[in-house]
Amino acid sequence: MQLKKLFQMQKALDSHIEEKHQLQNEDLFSRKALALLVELGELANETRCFKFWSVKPSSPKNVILEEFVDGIHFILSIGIVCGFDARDFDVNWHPVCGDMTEHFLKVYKLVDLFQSSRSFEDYLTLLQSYLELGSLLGITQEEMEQAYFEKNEVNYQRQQNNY
Ligand SMILES: O=c1ccn([C@H]2C[C@H](O)[C@@H](COP(=O)(O)O)O2)c(=O)[nH]1
Repeated sequence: MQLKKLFQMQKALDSHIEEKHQLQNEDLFSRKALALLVELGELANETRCFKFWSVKPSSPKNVILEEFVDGIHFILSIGIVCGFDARDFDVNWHPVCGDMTEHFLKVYKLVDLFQSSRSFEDYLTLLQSYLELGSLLGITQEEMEQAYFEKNEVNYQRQQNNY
């Protein structure tokens, strides 16, 4: 994972958004943590993994990818708020298999743990588990990065268009 590059891109986007909305002096941690939880819900909804009452399939891969990288945006953004982007680190994650619903619940729990502790260790565990969720959704590391680059660009365009 090209974490350094992704953090740089995220930092530039966040600064752009904060300047535009005059939020340079605001503490955005809680709002970004809630935004991440909301994105997780949107992603789960698109997979439909928990909808035992429905026979409709998951949304197509491009939709899943876009929702997934919205979450990556907020995880990176929260890491920047905490100053973790200045650290030299890598995430040790491997493709996993298992139950998707259980994995979503695990990530929700890790967001909650991290937002209370704000510790680097809990941040790493959250990031690792989120990337593993991506692998469970059939997303490769290259696809994650490519989709992140594309959505990052879209986020600039949205700001330009008074989204
Ligand atoms: O400070 C911010 C605020 C928003 N976003 C991005 C992350 C998601 O890709 C997108 C979420 O937008 P909605 O579609 O949920 O409105 O905005 C950031 O990267 N940084």
